Amino acid sequence: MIKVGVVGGTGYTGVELLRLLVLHPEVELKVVTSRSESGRKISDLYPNLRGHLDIEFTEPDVDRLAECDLVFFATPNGIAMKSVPTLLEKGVKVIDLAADFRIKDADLWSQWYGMEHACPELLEEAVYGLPETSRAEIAKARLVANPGCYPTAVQLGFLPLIKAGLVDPSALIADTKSGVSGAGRGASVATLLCEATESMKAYKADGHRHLPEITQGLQWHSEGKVGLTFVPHLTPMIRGIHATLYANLTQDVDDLQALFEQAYQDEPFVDVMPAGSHPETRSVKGANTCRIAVHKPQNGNTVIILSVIDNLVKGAAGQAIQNMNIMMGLEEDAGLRHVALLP
Ligand SMILES: NC(=O)C1=CN([C@@H]2O[C@H](COP(=O)(O)OP(=O)(O)OC[C@H]3O[C@@H](n4cnc5c(N)ncnc54)[C@H](OP(=O)(O)O)[C@@H]3O)[C@@H](O)[C@H]2O)C=CC1
Ligand SMILES: CC(=O)N[C@@H](CCC(=O)OP(=O)(O)O)C(=O)O
Repeated sequence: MIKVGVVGGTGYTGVELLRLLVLHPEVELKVVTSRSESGRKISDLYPNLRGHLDIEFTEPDVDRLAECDLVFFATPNGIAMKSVPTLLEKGVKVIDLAADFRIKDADLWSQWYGMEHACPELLEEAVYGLPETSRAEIAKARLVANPGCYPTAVQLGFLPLIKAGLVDPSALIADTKSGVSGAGRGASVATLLCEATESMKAYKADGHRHLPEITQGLQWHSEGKVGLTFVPHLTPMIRGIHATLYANLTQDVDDLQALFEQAYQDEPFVDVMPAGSHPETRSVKGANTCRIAVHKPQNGNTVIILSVIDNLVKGAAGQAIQNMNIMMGLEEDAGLRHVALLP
């Protein structure tokens, strides 16, 4: 059994990790931290875990975490980087669900995240944990940067076209919608029921911190320079990301559907739907799946890709467990064989 720690076990991605990990056949949860709930039985705060997890939250103490084989950080940005060097020195593998190790350029990271990086020397070693592009590197990694939720949906949608060099990479558009759990469990006016329901709004249209992450990831696979317009929206649902992606073809393509089907034919967690489909966020709710559909309206030059994920699963905790499975040499889908909840 692999001894696992979760830092930030009270947050939405933290408790999603717990929900999935308690049923993982190869995992023993050793340490789950929370500063605010330290000493409290986890299943008292989250009764869905009653009968599955019998330990208490503890303070985030590096020496205790060092008793684990692998530690997940489900904490705000800028927290993992303070403890990662010590944990790696002690032989512990780390998966950070936050953004501390996602951007390779430390100055660019500081510009978007508003703080100095605590261990820029680890940025090169850290592997960006999108299994569909980096499985071999993840398998050898000590430190994995789990991708952001929007970046997962957007990159998985654009990548087959970018890799094949079929679209103009300088004029990509990602129009994305997120459920409110994307903002985390912390109290804020914007996520109050009365503020977030029966209404919808764009935010950070002039620059969201996922823009450099998505651009970096697409650029790794593009010959030409990537230019992306990225507009996130907050929508009145709890879970889900819906990305509507636009790209302009630079050449005639016989069969875009076949291109996408071939690109993902061996991927356990990417489902290319039949031509003409419109994937719904509820079709991936609770599941580690990205569902994609491709459209070419009026047989014109513009390709539209529709890409949906559950922000807490393929966009965070599920993808993190997929990365753990790869890092630890387990079946990639161990503990992740969930079918989405309907309705
Ligand atoms: N929500 C989502 O859909 C997604 C989130 N992410 C990223 O995952 C991370 C966690 O997100 P989310 O679960 O939504 O966040 P939450 O705000 O819901 O939870 C944050 C957790 O971190 C703990 N924490 C806060 N500050 C510290 C600290 N200084 N030291 C140790 N623990 C701390 C909190 O517990 P306590 O204060 O009790 O210690 C809490 O358990 C974030 O970086 C987020 O950007 C990534 C993809 C999707
Ligand atoms: C709806 C909402 O507020 N979503 C969050 C993004 C989700 C997230 O947690 O960001 P990381 O992937 O970088 O960790 C936001 O826009 O800030």
